[in-house]
Amino acid sequence: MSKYDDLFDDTAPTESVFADKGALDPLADPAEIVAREAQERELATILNGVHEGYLPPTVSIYGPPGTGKTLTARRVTQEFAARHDQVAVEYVNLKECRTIFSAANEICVALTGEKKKAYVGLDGVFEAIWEALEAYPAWTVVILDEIDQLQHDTNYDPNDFFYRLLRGEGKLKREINLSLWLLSNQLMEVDLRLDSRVESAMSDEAVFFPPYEKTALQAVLEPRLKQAFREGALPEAVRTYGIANAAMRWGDARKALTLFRQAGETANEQALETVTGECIDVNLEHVEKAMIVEQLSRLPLQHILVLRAITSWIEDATGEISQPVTTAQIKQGYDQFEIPSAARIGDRAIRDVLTDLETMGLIETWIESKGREGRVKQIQTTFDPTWVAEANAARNVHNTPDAE
Ligand SMILES: Nc1ncnc2c1ncn2[C@@H]1O[C@H](COP(=O)(O)OP(=O)(O)OP(=O)(O)O)[C@@H](O)[C@H]1O
Repeated sequence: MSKYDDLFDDTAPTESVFADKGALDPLADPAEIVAREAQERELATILNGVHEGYLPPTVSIYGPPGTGKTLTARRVTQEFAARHDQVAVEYVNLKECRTIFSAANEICVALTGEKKKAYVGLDGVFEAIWEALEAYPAWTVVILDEIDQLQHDTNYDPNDFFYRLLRGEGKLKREINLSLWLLSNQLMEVDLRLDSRVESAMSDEAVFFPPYEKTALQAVLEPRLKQAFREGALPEAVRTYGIANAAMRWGDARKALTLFRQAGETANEQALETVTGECIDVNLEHVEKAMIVEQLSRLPLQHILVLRAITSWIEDATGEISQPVTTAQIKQGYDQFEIPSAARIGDRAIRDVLTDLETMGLIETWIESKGREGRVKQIQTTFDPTWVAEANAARNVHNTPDAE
């Protein structure tokens, strides 16, 4: 027997609690969308505008992560397009786009299947977009997922990008009807800092996806849990306990699915016949950590540098990271990094990054009265500060330069 026979025997599932673990994959599309009737209705009403010759130029779709925005927007538009020849839909994820050029290029890829080279410039990319759209039906919905990524372009000027998409010459000349559905995973409608000439070309149509409360999360998860676990392997009390916790902490279907997958894996590792409340407990923290580290590792460089500056103060007595910190301490921490001076950002940009991080829910801030020093802003991470270093390490391994 080779060592691999032993290895594979050792790691083969014997008494697994799972029947079909794949059912817990958050990337797998569920057969049915549940608990989002109100949002499905709002989106369907918007789409039905084509019968009256109108689709809003923009629709803002927002809400925290894992609340079904992508799934619902895609499914409803696809189902509508399948029933109406005059409507087409394309989906574009801007997750990896660090510049306006690469965002336009992603749209180009969705429409033409080809990426444009950098030398053609934004003009060349838009020309290709209009040319492609000419062959599309009368109405095209383009879903732009993770639109908030555009804010992270250091030379941020999305005005030109949106102006072209909404009012672009090529578009007007060819009489192309485009409806941009802008998806962002923030609690508030994303502020793209657009100027008034672009703002006026956008519509104020907005659909909000709130975090799932317990009953909604239960409706989303139950069919998946039933399929995923062997009969009796996930007792009802444990299932309810896990769902209640996931709803209270996150309201996020993706995290909840991951929680149950990991809880099942813990049960298998411990050779348990059923998933227990303890399996849920140990994984609540794991899931939280994995998700935050993943989110941090995808942040732009300056955001991670500012987070490193926030967490660079160490308590003498314990050797632990000392929080909260002040803006002055963050600046001091930031100044100690060995980065080329051209890549450094100033006080004002650091403050902007702090506002961004607060909007993303990664830090919290408050004002404290400090006697003679007056009122001083206090800042701390909303998660275990040691995760920043881990995310930074992961970032250095995974980060590849933006392909343009
Ligand atoms: N209402 C729902 N019905 C069935 N499954 C759902 C529902 N909501 C979420 N899910 C499951 O959770 C996964 C994550 O949802 P989705 O990607 O739509 O969230 P999102 O709000 O777009 O998140 P993000 O903002 O992070 O992109 C889906 O692929 C699906 O498996």
